[in-house]
Amino acid sequence: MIMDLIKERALEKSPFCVGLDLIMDQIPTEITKGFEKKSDMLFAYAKEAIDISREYAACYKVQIACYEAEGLDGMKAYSDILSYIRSLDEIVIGDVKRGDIGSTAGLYAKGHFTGDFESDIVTLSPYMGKDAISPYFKYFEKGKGAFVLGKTSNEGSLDFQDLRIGNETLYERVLNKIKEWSKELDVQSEYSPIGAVVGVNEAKELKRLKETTKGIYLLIPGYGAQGASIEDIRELIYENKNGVVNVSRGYTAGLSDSSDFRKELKERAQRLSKELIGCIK
Ligand SMILES: O=C(O)c1cc(=O)[nH]c(=O)n1[C@@H]1O[C@H](COP(=O)(O)O)[C@@H](O)[C@H]1O
Repeated sequence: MIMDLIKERALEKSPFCVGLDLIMDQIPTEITKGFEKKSDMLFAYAKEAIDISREYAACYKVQIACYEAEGLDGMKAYSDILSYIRSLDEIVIGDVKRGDIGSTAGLYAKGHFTGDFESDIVTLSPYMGKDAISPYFKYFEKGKGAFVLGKTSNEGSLDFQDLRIGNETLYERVLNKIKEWSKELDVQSEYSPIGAVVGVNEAKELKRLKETTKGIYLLIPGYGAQGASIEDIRELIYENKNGVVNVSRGYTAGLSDSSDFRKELKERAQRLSKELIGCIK
């Protein structure tokens, strides 16, 4: 199953999930000067970032917002980037953060697990409950998966996710629901295809979080630009080796405009994977 495959790649290479949040005005001129269309510039930059990080990364996460913001041209790049990653037999997460009533959730599932925008895993919001998530289940039988937002990395995660319901917080309720839904799937592997997004930035009780997330495979955001600490991430996943760590801006933003950007990407990928491998090994 897909989460076991990510775990395998994380142990083999490192738990670095390369975040492809590519912004037009951050693309080095060295690349943009060679193309006229935005879609070609975005794809060419993504290809460099992918090719350079392949030997170090467990998987890739492509943030749809960056491409949606550029209209049809951007969405062409989104589609090309997903298929390029899949053609390399690497794992790609479509960071689409969907969550809607059953009938439309089914269409989102079709839209992001088949066709032009096919990815291996999508990110989902649990706010609308089980019928916003269950339409994705039939694709899980075909090897797809989802990371459901549990505890997010932003400050606003305190607004709702930390609210107490009896003796648990709302995000703990979500994490426990993920375990419940996972039991309903006929999972033959170590990890269910339903994973969780869990950040450590605003998480105060790491020991408790580690206990609640035991048995769930995690996508951990917030390292790099958002300041999550490596010690906290290590505390969360060292024992169970159950997570990958996304770094987006810390890998692709703010590079040189000259051809030096390739050297910088390589150095960043090497450094990040070295730092992150210490979280599981
Ligand atoms: O789902 C995510 O990936 C995500 C969850 C979360 O809690 N916080 C978070 O920053 N992210 C994503 O991580 C990316 C930002 O990563 P950095 O640039 O490394 O901070 C964006 O694509 C966010 O949508």
